[in-house]
Amino acid sequence: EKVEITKEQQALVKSIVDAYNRHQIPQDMTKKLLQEQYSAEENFLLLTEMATSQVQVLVEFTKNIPGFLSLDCEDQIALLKGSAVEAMFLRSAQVLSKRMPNGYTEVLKERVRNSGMSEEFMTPMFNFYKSIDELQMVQEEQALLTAVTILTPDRPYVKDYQAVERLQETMLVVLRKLCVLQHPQDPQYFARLLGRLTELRTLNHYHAEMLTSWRMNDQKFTPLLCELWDVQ
Ligand SMILES: CC(C)c1onc(-c2c(Cl)cccc2Cl)c1COc1ccc(-c2ccc3[nH]c(C(=O)O)cc3c2)cc1
Repeated sequence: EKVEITKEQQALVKSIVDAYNRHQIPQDMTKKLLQEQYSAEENFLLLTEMATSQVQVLVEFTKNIPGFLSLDCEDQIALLKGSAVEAMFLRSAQVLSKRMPNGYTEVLKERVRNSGMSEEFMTPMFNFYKSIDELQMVQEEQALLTAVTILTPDRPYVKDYQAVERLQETMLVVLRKLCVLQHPQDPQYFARLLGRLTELRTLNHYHAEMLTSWRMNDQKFTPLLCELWDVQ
């Protein structure tokens, strides 16, 4: 059938993509990623700083998702806490799959590989990065998929499930249309995108296990990450 994006859906996409592009990690942070010397401790510290900066970027992006700020305040927090790791996987995946200049991608990968994370987490993580790379998403798809992830209603402690589900549904309807228009030769593309969301859930589980092992080794996090992940 003829797929049409309405005027209001176009406005929705524009506001989400603008927010997505406006909120980037500060340049000095990414410069540090390239310059600091290599050691497991230094790499872990850098990744902790990157994650902390990324959470702040994520909060700003989320506040620009139409309808998010009209949700119950406690539900807003529950959605951010429940989706942060998945959203950061998506963002770091999109960064890693871009052919960044000056070997940025390789540096980030190397630091993740040598930061004291266990192999059992590394393998699924880099498989995910590869599967995102293969999708070659356009920025509209990246931004909408991140919004869909944040607006997942079945996160712990969400009270008004329906309100979140309605918002997520609005995003999914637009995302599906975009996929049909963007990839006419691949009718399965939208389904493959949603399949990534399932893969993200399993990564959440691996990440929780990694957090536990880090806590055992008395690894230090920032106050923001401690609050986000209920550690220390
Ligand atoms: C606390 C640290 C060690 C940590 O724990 N889990 C993860 C962890 C790991 Cl590995 C993997 C996935 C998720 C988490 Cl949440 C991390 C490190 O998290 C990140 C590392 C890097 C980035 C990152 C790197 C480069 C970037 N460029 C841009 C940009 O906008 O240009 C954004 C961006 C983000 C985001 C999260």
